[in-house]
Amino acid sequence: MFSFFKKKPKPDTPAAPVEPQQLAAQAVPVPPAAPASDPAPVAPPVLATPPAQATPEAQAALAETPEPPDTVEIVQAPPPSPEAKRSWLSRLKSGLTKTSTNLTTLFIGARIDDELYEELESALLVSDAGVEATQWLLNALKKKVKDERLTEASQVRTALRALLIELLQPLQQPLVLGREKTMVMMIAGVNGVGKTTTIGKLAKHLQAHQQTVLLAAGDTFRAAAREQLTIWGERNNVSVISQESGDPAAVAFDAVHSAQARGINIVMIDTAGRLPTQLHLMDELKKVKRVIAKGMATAPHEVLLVIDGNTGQNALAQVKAFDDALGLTGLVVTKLDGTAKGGILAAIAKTRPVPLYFIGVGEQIEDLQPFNATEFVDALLS
Ligand SMILES: Nc1nc2c(ncn2[C@@H]2O[C@H](COP(=O)(O)OP(=O)(O)OP(=O)(O)O)[C@@H](O)[C@H]2O)c(=O)[nH]1
Repeated sequence: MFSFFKKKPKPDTPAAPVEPQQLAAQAVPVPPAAPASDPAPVAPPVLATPPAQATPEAQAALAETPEPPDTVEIVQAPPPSPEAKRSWLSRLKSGLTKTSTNLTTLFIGARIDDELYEELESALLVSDAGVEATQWLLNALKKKVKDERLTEASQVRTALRALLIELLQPLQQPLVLGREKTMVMMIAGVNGVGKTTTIGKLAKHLQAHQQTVLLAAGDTFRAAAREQLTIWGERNNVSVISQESGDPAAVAFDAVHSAQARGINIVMIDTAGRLPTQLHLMDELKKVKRVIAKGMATAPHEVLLVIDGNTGQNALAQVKAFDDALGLTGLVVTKLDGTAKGGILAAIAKTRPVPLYFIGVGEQIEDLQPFNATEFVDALLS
């Protein structure tokens, strides 16, 4: 789900004469929001530096009566229509069929014994849930079966559902919009995972939430990637900043400046695909991030990694490597349709729980939706 960052009015204070210098000092922007997990973060007080020409009296007044802190709240975007929701759930369910088949058939007519646990262990490992998450799930499930004296396989399946939701819930975080006048998002990932397509789909979703968008074709290696983004931008009336065989950091810098000058809400910066083992290319990505910060000190506000859901356990290595290099703020997992390796989400949740903002189950715009742990688990075990 998208959420929006809204400033609440400051508490009423007695009206006092306000010096022009004080007005200038109040106009300091509020720092960026706390991580999106915080339901209603409170921004720390803004300590404003008085302008050089302030009188000593005014400076003293400012020091003695600090501004009450601005408070902020996170407001959820309106939910989709029931029809759109139903349609997404059915696409999610059919997209996850290959992963879910192994997990669900083992419960049919089964008895609760070692064989059931062994089959479940294999199914989880085959789905690429990884050893750590699999062991955690099995141990917690055995304990639950014992504690709650479960006797039917269907009850074990319900218990597994609850544990999977518990495991995946920390990944469910909203992408909070409106924290800054211009919010900068950098998008990275290995080749062909769906970065450019995801940017296109996200831009469309964001436009639907009344956000203005600018795209930066930071994939300066692949002309086709630039063209893909440009065509997408033309079709949807979104400007695209691009340079032929230029420096990706320069493209990003230009885009950040241009967006600020034009009052654009969101800038999305595409980057060329690269493997975490290509150290010089990982260094280039770090440079892009540094240069973005030169264009806007608080940016990038989001650093997203796009992962191909078919990659299985290797996706976990990608999350770790890109997180270590860039400090990821969020993930997008694409191509969960047709993969038998959807268990990778459990592995990510157990070992590197970076917020999973969106999942993709197809090539259409509506096939990319916010991640919801309960919906995902229900689709998996249905
Ligand atoms: N089935 C399926 N295909 C997808 C999904 N997301 C993206 N794709 C397809 O994946 C292919 C690669 O997507 P791109 O967006 O070009 O990938 P990229 O990461 O930008 O590629 P590079 O620029 O080469 O690194 C395209 O054919 C997309 O349509 C998804 O969720 N499901």
